[in-house]
Amino acid sequence: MFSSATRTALPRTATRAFSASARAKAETLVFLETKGDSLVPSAANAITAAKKVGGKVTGLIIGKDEASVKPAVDRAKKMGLDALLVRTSPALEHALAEPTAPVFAELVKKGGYTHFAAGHSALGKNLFPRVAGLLEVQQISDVMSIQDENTFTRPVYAGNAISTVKSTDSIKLFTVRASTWEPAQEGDKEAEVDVKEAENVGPEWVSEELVKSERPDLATAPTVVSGGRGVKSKEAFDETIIPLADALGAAIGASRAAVDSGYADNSLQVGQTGKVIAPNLYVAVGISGAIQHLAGMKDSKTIVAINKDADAPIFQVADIGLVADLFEAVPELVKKVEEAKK
Ligand SMILES: Cc1cc2nc3c(=O)[nH]c(=O)nc-3n(C[C@H](O)[C@H](O)[C@H](O)COP(=O)(O)OP(=O)(O)OC[C@H]3O[C@@H](n4cnc5c(N)ncnc54)[C@H](O)[C@@H]3O)c2cc1C
Repeated sequence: MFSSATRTALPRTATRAFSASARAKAETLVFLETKGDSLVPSAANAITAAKKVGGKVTGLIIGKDEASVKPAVDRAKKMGLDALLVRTSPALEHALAEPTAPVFAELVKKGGYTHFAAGHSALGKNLFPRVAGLLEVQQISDVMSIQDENTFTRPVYAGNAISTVKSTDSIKLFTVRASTWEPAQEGDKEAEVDVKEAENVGPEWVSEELVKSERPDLATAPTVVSGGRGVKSKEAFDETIIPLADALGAAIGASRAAVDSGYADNSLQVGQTGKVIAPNLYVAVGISGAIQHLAGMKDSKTIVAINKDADAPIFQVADIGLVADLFEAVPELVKKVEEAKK
């Protein structure tokens, strides 16, 4: 259960230190997501948020067996954690929510943790509500700052207001918005690692079909090029957005209209119902700048917009705006970027 108050202004990353007594009580378990055998970049941001709670912080990595997550464990144990749990089972290989949620709920209960954190990724969003259900607590999503061990801030109304949430649950279960937390760095101190076979594993994994990409991860890439409905077709998306992303070494994003029209995969959607990102450079091509899209990218450091309509709302948030036909401007831009690299 929690009570909440809504306000509009908030520092993006909380810096206040909590009292020593608060620090002594809390024990936070933080789920560290992996991809293949490595930590996903946002795991480092989740560690920083977990440390902000105060008290002891224990990392949690899951995998098929110890060998399959060794690089992730070797890295995580140097990231300032007090301890690191590794739980293995063939059924946990893909972190499918159904087998994983009961394992997590049991670990949290048996370990006596007061807080359980994870990144607000597709996996965190799928997994944590189920763990919250099993623990009969209310999840706090997309946490941007932590004021004390019970009080969290999170965006509401598509990021137009910030809600301050005070939880009275015995276990605080929360996911964190990666872009508002600095990533934890590796140091000399190594956390003690406790490797065991997972208990209480639910249904088994059968198979998956994944979109394969060598591109930077959209959620954490420093540069993102996004295409909208103005691109007009999948072929045109592939011929304009992809070359520009290639030239800039960028991740690819898309508006919901572009995703719904089949120009891009839905894993690339940026916005209120897609990914919320804050890259150093966001290039919006043929995107009008609807409020739901802005909710996903307005915190980007530099926003460049290319749109043929000078009144498009995207220009209200853009640092650099180009009123032009994208089919002329983008190929020219690609050429100039390639030339500049020579
Ligand atoms: C509950 C809800 C959730 C939503 N969640 C999201 C979300 O997560 N993400 C999201 O993006 N949207 C979301 N939407 C949809 C959102 O409201 C808009 O419909 C959508 O963002 C519009 O996408 P767009 O800008 O690509 O398309 P449009 O609004 O159609 O804009 C296309 C733009 O392309 C420009 N253009 C056309 N041709 C050219 C050309 N040749 N050269 C240059 N420019 C050109 C036009 O001037 C126009 O500005 C949501 C809506 C709802 C109701």
